[in-house]
Amino acid sequence: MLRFFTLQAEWFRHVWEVFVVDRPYEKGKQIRSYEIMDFLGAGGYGMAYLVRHRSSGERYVMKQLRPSSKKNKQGLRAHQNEIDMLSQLHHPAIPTLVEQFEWQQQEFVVMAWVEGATFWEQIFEQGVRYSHAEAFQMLHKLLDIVQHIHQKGIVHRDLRIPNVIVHEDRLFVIDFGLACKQDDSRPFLWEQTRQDPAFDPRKAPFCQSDHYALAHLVLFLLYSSYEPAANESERSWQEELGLPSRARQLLERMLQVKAPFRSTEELSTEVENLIKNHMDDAQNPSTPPVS
Ligand SMILES: Nc1ncnc2c1ncn2[C@@H]1O[C@H](COP(=O)(O)OP(=O)(O)OP(=O)(O)O)[C@@H](O)[C@H]1O
Repeated sequence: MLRFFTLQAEWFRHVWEVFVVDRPYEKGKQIRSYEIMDFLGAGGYGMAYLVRHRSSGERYVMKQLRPSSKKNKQGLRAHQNEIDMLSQLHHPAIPTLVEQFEWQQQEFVVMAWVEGATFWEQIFEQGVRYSHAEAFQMLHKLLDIVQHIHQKGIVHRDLRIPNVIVHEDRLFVIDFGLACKQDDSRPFLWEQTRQDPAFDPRKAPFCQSDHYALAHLVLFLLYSSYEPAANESERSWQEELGLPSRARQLLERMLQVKAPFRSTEELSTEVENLIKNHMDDAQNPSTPPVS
């Protein structure tokens, strides 16, 4: 009985937070020098808005720590983390940090707005399909950005398809809420899921955490053009995708099924070599991207 009431109370608290406490601001709301143009979405701890600077007219993204997360250590840490990481990263493919401030007891951070659509939106909303060669070209472009992040001693830890924006032929990496410094003792996401008891994460180069996530991102791109045959029985991605063996091995190394890459430079060189010598788009004609 007690459990029933506890569950009910939890449920009411959740509904209260989502619909009342964390209700996003309306369009047109003015917050310091910014006017809200659109609500972009809410993540685990934050709410993101497209805003316009009232005097310059410039557009930015303003993220607000969810009011319900203000007393939650993880929420505050993710919000502050994004600010710390963005302040250390200066790259044309990473949003520039503009400012952080508190307004009416709410925490805000303002950053450059990146025009375009995420890989997630492209694949699941616009029906864009990536051929094998295109998927690895995207990986190569992403590695240019990720190399910069790693050279700063930072690991992103959340390189997923909703966190990469595509604009024309350029890619941008967003969402640094889970990022951490190389020497940070927080465990990496893939280490938490790893099953091998002999594996010692403290001895693994920190970059391998992002390589692992990037392999999953590439698999999403590759599966965007995969058509399952009727009555197909369950097969592994290695069997289903029919990649050239060099490409398959590269992904297996990123996923640490085979000896992992020791550095992002090494991985990037291997991807470059793969694109030049082993990827033939004729094997997998691409559906023209829907723009
Ligand atoms: N700098 C940016 N430029 C353009 N769009 C952005 C920018 N930052 C975030 N967005 C968009 O705002 C929305 C919310 O982003 P946000 O990173 O706060 O949350 P999330 O990715 O949904 O969740 P979480 O932070 O829990 O991973 C997403 O649609 C994202 O694409």
